Amino acid sequence: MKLLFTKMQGLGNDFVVIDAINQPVEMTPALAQKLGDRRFGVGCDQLLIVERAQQPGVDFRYRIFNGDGSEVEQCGNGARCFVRFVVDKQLTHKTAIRVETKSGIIEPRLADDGLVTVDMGVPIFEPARIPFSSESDAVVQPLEVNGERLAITAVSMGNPHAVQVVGNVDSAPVETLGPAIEHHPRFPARVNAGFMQVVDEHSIRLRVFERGAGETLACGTGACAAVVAGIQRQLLASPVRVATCGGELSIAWGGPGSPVLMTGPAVSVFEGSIEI
Ligand SMILES: N[C@H](CCC[C@H](N)C(=O)O)C(=O)O
Repeated sequence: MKLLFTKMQGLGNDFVVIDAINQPVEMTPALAQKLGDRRFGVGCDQLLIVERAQQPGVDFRYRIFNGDGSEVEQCGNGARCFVRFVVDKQLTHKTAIRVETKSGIIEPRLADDGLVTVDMGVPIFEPARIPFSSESDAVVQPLEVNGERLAITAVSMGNPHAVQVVGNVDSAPVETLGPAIEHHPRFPARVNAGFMQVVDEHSIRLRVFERGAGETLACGTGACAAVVAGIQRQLLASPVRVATCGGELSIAWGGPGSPVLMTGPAVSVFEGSIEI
């Protein structure tokens, strides 16, 4: 079968986007891994699958697979590309849509300047819901990694994040600490590892070693998690500019119980097809 796809990117976090409404395709972890392979497939950090909504009051269903084939709950940069895709493909005439994901409903909105704002929902701090094995719900918690005692903030944006503050993201040991944090036994579903440098109370630099994908040029949910962690640690004040390796996101959050709003670009790179 010939599968049509669109290659997209949000700040260099790259995606293979597939319309599974108008194509008879059932995504599986094995197929996702094959398509995500940068040598033997198309290559991407994540695959985004566009499906019909399964519940009333929602426009689409959005499934997300990491390049390693794991299906996950949420993807921030992907959410911006999702709305760009369904508008460009005329799958909707709306520019503000409600999208069902594994972790709940998100609301991306395409603006006239091409930027996309997404209501990413309310962050979750309860350890059991992250999930993170901890007797405490303190904002900063110790995590023993490779003989080091790190100070992390565990938070879920629908997907799990462990955020730490570093002096300089350029010299942060992302390549070594990232995988060790991702697979830490206290994160039973694995975790995305964020390394945040505070520039001032409205500006950070961020690198993220993503669960199931490795370090990416940008991570939207990681940016949301870092800003939330920084505000909870009283290091940041909303809104916050997040400088990633791939470009800048703007994140706003009104505090516990409020949704996180993320704004940034979404770009279509090329159309393609592949035999599956
Ligand atoms: N690797 C993430 C999914 C993609 C998140 C990221 N690409 C974003 O923009 O939020 C996870 O396993 O939870």
